[in-house]
Order: sequence, then C-alpha cells, then structure tokens
Amino acid sequence: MNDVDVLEWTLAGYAGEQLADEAQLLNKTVDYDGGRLIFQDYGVVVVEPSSPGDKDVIFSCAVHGDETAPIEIVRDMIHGIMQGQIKPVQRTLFLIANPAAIAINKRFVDMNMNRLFSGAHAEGDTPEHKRAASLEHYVTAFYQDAPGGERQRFHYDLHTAIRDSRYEKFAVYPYTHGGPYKKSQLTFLAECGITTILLSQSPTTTFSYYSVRTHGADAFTVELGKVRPFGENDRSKFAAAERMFTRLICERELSLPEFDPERTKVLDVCRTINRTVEDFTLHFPDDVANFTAFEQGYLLAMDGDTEHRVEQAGERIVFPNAKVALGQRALLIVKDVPIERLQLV
Ligand SMILES: O=C(O)CCC(=O)N[C@@H](CCC(=O)O)C(=O)O
Ligand SMILES: [Zn+2]
Repeated sequence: MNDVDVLEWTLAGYAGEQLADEAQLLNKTVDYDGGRLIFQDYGVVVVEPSSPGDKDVIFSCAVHGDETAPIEIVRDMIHGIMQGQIKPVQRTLFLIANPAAIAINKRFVDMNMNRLFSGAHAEGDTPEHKRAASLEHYVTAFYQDAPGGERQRFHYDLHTAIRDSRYEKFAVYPYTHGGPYKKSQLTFLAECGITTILLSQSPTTTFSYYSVRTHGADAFTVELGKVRPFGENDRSKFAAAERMFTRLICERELSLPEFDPERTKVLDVCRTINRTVEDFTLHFPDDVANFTAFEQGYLLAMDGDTEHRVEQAGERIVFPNAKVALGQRALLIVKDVPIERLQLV
C-alpha cells in the first residue's frame, strides 16, 4: 500500500474507476513512525501524529487543475510520509482540490473553484460547486477534531500563475477586516522564498479567505511561479518552500529568524476590475508579466464602453485575464506600500 501513487489513486477514484484492492486507499490508514495517514476521500489525506504538537496545518493544491507544481509538491510530501522519509509531529491535512480538472489539464471544468468558497458553492450544482462544499466540510472537521488547548491553525493554498511575474513568488494576504498582519507569517513566507505580499482589501470567495474568516486560520493564496505542464517544473525553484513546509509539520517548535522588514515587498490592491460584458479587452500583450507598471493615464482595459486606465503613477497589473466569466475579476491593479505603514504584530 505504501507504494501506491496518491495522485493516480485520487484521479482514478474521483473519476469513478474500479480500483484493485492493492491500489485502493479510500478509508484506509497507513502507519508511519510517529503517527498515521488516513485517506478520507479522493484527494483528502489527514495526518494524525500519535503525540500531536499544537499546530493544525493544511496544504491544498489544484484548486486550479492545471497548476501542476503545487500538485507535485503535495503528492511528494504525502509519498515522503508514506515511505517514512517525512515524519510529521503536527496534524496536517493535504487536499488535492479539483481532480476532475487535473484529469483534463484545465484550470477548471465548469466553474473556477476559487470563487466558490464561503458558501458561494450553494449557488449552483456543478461538480465544482459540490467539491467546494465538501472541501469546506473536510476543513471544518479537521480543525474541529483537533485536541483541546490553545492551537494554531494554518492553511497554505498553493497555486501557480498564468503569466510570468516580475516577483516570481508571492502570496495574497486575505482581507483582515482591519486586523493586523503577522510578522511570524511574513517571516515564514520569506523563508519559503516568498518575499512579495499582496494585501487583499475586500472579502472574497477564495479558499484562503474562507479559512481565515471561518476558522481563524493564518491562510494565504501562495503563488509559487508560472503554470507549467507536469514534468516541466524546475523543482529546484521550490526547494526552499518544500523544505519549510516539511519543517513546519515535522518540528514541534519551528524556530524562525527575527522579522526583517527589508526582506518583504508589500503591495496593496487599489482596484479590482471585473468583466461585466462579453466585449472585454485588455490593452497589453499576453507576455506582459504580473506586477508590470504602466504610466499614468494608460488604457489598461475596456469593459464594453467603460475605460479602465492607470489612475496614479506606480500602479501595476496582476492576474489579467480577459476570458473570465461575466461578473468575475479580470484584473487587479496594485501599488507598492511601505511595510512600515502596516500594523504588524
Ligand atoms: O495567474 C492568474 O491570472 C490567476 C492566478 C490565480 O489563480 N490566482 C488566484 C488568487 C486568489 C486570491 O486572490 O487569493 C485566483 O485568481 O483564484
Ligand atoms: Zn491558481
């Protein structure tokens, strides 16, 4: 059982294929030196150490099915535990969020899953709506099943971006509703090689915002690089992140260097441009990287007859996508903000 490929099992089982008993992990447990792995559902794997530390950690991948590097990272962490090289002491939940989209090498099948959390899944009945609802259920159960006492909740939702990015690795810090930002998290992310932080300024229906808002977790959408097909990811670029993810779950007390404000670049979301009509166009080429700045007045996008221009010097574009569904975000406009302006704890 320890040599079953967890990704192959997830894809086959989720697709409803009949699996031979030796290839079937569903509802089985695998012991490791220090605890056990429980295969709760296809793509839902819980790690229960026999003597758990005070952290409950979630790593999710494939909320977008073609973002393969995070899938490889999560798969290899699970395999590392099954094969005895990784021995977690912290409760951990691994989620391979959208197996149906992985199977067709697409961002999603019917609906962008990262717009379906915090209850938005109730507004439709595609397989993605149903899967988002069940992922929320697994997250809730994981946090609620934790031992008593003071605990720390984490959720790193791993992605890669459609375009190149001027700052290759970055994380979205979900809206804090005026609450402070955590130095310990900025330091952990910097140790992962993620030294650019985008501050979201509104509630969203993303997976990371769900875990922050509903479960009080420290949660982030983590963008680790550019989307590439399976086998074409340069894993050396993710080595620091993989090492820190493993340390987070394998060490009882994770010692981090002191917070250094010089390490992290912070940007604030100034405007969210939604596509409201069919006739939506971006006025820059597909190879313009995330975080590119344009001069004041530059026409960035047309949404029907509505012009979206650069309003202030220094505004940069992030996540441009003219093909999103009507009503969804087609572009973020962001601006550098000195880290000293943030309320940090
Ligand atoms: O590269 C792109 O255009 C999209 C990358 C991506 O999937 N980003 C996430 C960000 C989620 C967040 O704002 O926290 C998304 O759009 O879902
Ligand atoms: Zn993504």
